[in-house]
Amino acid sequence: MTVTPDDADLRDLLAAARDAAQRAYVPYSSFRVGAAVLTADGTVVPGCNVENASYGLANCAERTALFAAVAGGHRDLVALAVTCLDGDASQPATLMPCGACRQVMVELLPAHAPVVIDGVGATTVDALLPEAFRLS
Ligand SMILES: O=c1ccn([C@H]2C[C@H](O)[C@@H](CO)O2)c(=O)[nH]1
Ligand SMILES: [Zn+2]
Repeated sequence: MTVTPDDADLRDLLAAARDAAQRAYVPYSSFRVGAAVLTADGTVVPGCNVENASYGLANCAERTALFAAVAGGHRDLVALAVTCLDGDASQPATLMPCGACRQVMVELLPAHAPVVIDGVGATTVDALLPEAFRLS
């Protein structure tokens, strides 16, 4: 595994995101989302959305994965994959990461890091949130 992931790495990453989506805790929305982060040493860190009876406390799959990667000691993150199992392929907006997750991607991934969005394709952090707010 290198710092620049190839297509096979990204396919594996998407498979990990799909697997993680099966573990989504979504008693309120029934909208299952999975994500997976690839680190520079080849580690794959999964995440799923986790909801709460206090609805606003739901944590998206992307942020679960990104925060878990940091919590696991990984700072060199190179790619992210996400899948919305219950999204509607005919409405791509239902497959896209939310704004909060995009802001966290800007903080923790390089600007040109690949973001693979299931049913949509590959894009980059910079394309998802151009002209983002930063403090450095
Ligand atoms: O980028 C997103 C957008 C939404 N969700 C989750 C939050 C909530 O649990 C459910 C419906 O919004 O989908 C994610 O995991 N990622
Ligand atoms: Zn989100």
